[in-house]
Amino acid sequence: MKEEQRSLLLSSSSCFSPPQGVRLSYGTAGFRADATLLQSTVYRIGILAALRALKMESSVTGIMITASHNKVTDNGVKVADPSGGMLSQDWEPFADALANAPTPQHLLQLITEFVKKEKIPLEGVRPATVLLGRDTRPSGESLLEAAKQGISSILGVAAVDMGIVTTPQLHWMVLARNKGLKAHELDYFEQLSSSFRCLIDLIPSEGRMSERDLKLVVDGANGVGGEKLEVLKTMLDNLFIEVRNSGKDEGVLNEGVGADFVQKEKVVPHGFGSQDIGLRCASLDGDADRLVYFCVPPSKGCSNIELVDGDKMLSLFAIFVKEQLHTLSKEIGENTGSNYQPRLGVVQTAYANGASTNFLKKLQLEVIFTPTGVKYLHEKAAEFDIGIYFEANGHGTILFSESFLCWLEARHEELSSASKGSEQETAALRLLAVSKLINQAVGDALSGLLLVEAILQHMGWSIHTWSELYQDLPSRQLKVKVVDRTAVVTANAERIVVRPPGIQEAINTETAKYPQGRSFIRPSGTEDVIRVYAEASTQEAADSLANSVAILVDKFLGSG
Ligand SMILES: CC(=O)N[C@H]1[C@@H](OP(=O)(O)O)O[C@H](CO)[C@@H](O)[C@@H]1O
Ligand SMILES: [Mg+2]
Repeated sequence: MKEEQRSLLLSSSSCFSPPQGVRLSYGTAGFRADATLLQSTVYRIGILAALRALKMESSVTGIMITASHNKVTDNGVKVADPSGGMLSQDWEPFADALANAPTPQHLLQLITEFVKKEKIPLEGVRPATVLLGRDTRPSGESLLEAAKQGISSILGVAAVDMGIVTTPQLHWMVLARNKGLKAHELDYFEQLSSSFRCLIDLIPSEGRMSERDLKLVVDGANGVGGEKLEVLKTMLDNLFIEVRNSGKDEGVLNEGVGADFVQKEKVVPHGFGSQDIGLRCASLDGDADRLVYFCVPPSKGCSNIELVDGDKMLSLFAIFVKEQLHTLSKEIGENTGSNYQPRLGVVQTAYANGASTNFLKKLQLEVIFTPTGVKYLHEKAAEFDIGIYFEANGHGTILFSESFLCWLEARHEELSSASKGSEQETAALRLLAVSKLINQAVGDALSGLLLVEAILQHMGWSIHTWSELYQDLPSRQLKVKVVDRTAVVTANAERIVVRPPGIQEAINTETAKYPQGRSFIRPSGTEDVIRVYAEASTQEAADSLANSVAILVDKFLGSG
């Protein structure tokens, strides 16, 4: 490393001391903490994102400053890889080491060794760019400045501020830039609205819905997603969106609102109630990468909801995609079509409701399980021609492989010259539109919402018809604070515990007492707790199983 680069790093890092007595970890979805602790971490992640951009041939990476559904005083930082996905997992230990380096000298040494090991071309050999985005948190502005300082302390790397954006917009922009495509916010909105229009135009005319059914009320979590949806909705025909909790009024980010609140508490978010009985409603999280739907049923008292979660979105998408693939494979007259059988797979975690897994298996879909965290689900989904993944909490997307899209484009060309307007050609067009509508970089509440809306209109389904695809098993989630959560080691996509010894057997004994019982525990990657999940045939049984397992956690691990 040249002297100029060394002294630049030493001088800039001396302005950012790490917080005393705190150990930071990259975790399930980047660093998250009280915003006041993060200046030095974000500065250092600026360095990391710059190095990552230099290392890769597609030389644009991204940094998103957000703490998603956490409280407004928290903040966080995550890196978008050149693929638009999450930071490659083999760089996470470097991120941890950087964040915790005690002095500028330690930091410089770490960087020098890493650059050598990874053979990163420094000194402006290759141009590189880091795109920066932040959510609406007040602490975002100064943290963004810290990230810029980190990026500009690596010679030859430029920082480009994309302003206040959703997490998925930032990831989308990174991917688009690396593909040489237009990557501004307006391009994102245009791609979403035009592919939505395309799907609507392809709906058979008998399936059209009434005006009332085209209304959707969205809870924006008082965050960035609400703001963006206000813009996007003006570009849409055939869908009437009312945004509440858009962040313009009094409400506080994520406080009694948002997808995480709605999914965990199963009650209406602030601003919703009896006036919404019978309407289709949806909720975004604080950085708009999660989405859940719900409706307010007439009978149960107006704070209760009927929740339509990530598992049901996965099921809806799977049904639609499968139907299009089926149509596409049908023979046309003399034309025997193509022998190519694309592989469609779905990816879930242990939190997926057992009823959803059964439903998907009945559809004869290949269902794969991974540990919690979209980085794991995304990786698995990318192994299919079409891979659909969702966490139960509403984070997911559909990935189309490059080779499948090439085949589909070619097949569409063929069909449009041989049998234009045939159901096969229409199915190919629909799949192409879905691949443009649904974010190929990460789970995206806004693009997911438009796909749900397009499919419901296509099927002519109400939210109830959708919700009744299967009946969720009652479930309960609890958190237990323990002395050391790393003492819990899991296996088999977190569905069993291998350490401490004996606890899995004890969980099995409890679970066996309940019809359709299932329970597991795992250490959270974003909070200092052990999470307990239980499901069973009734709510009382699920609650009781979760409580018994929480007591076991306490017994085996000691309360913290
Ligand atoms: C049960 C649950 O909802 N876990 C969430 C939560 O992770 P934990 O590792 O469980 O804290 O935050 C992650 C990041 O947003 C998200 O991917 C995940 O699904
Ligand atoms: Mg989020």
